[in-house]
Amino acid sequence: MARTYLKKAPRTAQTDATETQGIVRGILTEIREGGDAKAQEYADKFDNYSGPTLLTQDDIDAASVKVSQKLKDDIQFAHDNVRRFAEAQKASSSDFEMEIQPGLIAGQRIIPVNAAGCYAPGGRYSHVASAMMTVTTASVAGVQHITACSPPQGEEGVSPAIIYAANLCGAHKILSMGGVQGVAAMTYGLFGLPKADIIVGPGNQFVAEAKRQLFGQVGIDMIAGPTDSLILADGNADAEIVAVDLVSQAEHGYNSPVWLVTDSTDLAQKVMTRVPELIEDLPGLNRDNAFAAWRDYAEVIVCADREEMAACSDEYAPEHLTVQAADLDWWLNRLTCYGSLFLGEETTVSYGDKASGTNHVLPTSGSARYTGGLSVHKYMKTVTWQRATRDGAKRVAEATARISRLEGMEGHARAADVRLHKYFPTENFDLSAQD
Ligand SMILES: NC(=O)C1=CN([C@@H]2O[C@H](COP(=O)(O)OP(=O)(O)OC[C@H]3O[C@@H](n4cnc5c(N)ncnc54)[C@H](O)[C@@H]3O)[C@@H](O)[C@H]2O)C=CC1
Ligand SMILES: O=C(O)[C@@H](O)CS(=O)(=O)O
Ligand SMILES: [Zn+2]
Repeated sequence: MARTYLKKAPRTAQTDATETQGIVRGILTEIREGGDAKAQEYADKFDNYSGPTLLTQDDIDAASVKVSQKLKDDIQFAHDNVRRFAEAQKASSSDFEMEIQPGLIAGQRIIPVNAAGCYAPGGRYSHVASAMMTVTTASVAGVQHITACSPPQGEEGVSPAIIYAANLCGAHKILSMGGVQGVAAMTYGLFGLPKADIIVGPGNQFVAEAKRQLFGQVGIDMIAGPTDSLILADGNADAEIVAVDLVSQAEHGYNSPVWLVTDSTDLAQKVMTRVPELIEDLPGLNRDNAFAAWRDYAEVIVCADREEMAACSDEYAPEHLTVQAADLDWWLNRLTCYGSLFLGEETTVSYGDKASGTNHVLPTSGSARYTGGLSVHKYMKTVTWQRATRDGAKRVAEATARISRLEGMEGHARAADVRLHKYFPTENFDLSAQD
């Protein structure tokens, strides 16, 4: 059976991409030339902020006072979970050395980058959890210079809870600046910051595009733009919970796609009836975001069976993937493209977003085809080293000389020749590529 679209989206993540690219290119060029003053000008233009860019200890202390103890406890709880998961990830890969051939020793070292720039979004909501997700993983990775950066909320500056969380999780500097100008400031080393080796963190289409354009000059974790979510549900799923979960992620923004993939037309219709009612019941900004996201980006797809559902999901490669269907182990083994997977009704994307410990900075717009989400590994370089005894490298030198000559790379060949002649002056070697 062909897939049936009960609801097809008129817009996708690619809509307006060209316009966004042009806007971001222009801002980056101006800031590269105009430095601190130009970045500050954009902060003023987009976020109505002309206050101090780098927070002092007094600013951090003042923010801490504004955060309730109840919220501090929850931030600590979530931070502990994210940290413990990140520590286990770090332990899952390690340095090693081995004797590849007798006398030829090679090894791997895993070295953290020196400076990371961690973006926590703040345009529509105060993304406290993003500060935790990015700064905690950088800290566990062992990054020496961690800058947290978030947009100011007008002249009030960065949300106190974001400042509190970034500081708790290990940020060394906190930059009150958002969007392209925030990413540029960390990349170019403006305001006295160390130039970032990697920029991580989620953001809207402008932030994601700035990271994409700067990649190469600076490392990036991935494209983590507007949130997207897909739910795989069979006929036994609870339509109310499916609908609530779809709406929970559509509230991110007007351009946050949510997709339902099911083998039950009955479930699909119940969910499609319920979602608009749930959206209507949200508070103002959330309602406007979810309303537009559902109207313009959402899709409801009916498939023949679970195999077709899984294939459909892998094509979409969603950032968040939820399964509310029988036989969760089958889905776990079958699905291959997602940022983070939520198995069963008992868990939900919101848990991962805020507090369960897996990272919420995840690949969007199909980039889960080739990458996972933020982890300590994104900050860590897997590098190699080698050393050899003279005898241990003898065979390697001969092979190197001949392969190099076959390739036409005489200079490479001579680096091997010179060693063979120095270390084994009495021996004759056939170092030509021909028989
Ligand atoms: N993929 C992931 O892991 C996650 C993604 N997100 C996404 O992050 C995003 C957050 O977006 P926002 O609330 O907007 O906060 P944001 O911090 O990403 O963006 C705010 C900034 O956008 C810039 N901006 C606004 N309008 C602009 C324009 N016309 N031209 C150039 N720059 C402009 C301003 O400089 C402002 O500081 C959402 O799309 C959400 O879905 C959030 C959390 C996780
Ligand atoms: O894209 C995401 O991971 C977001 O859903 C995370 S949060 O809800 O903004 O914390
Ligand atoms: Zn979310």
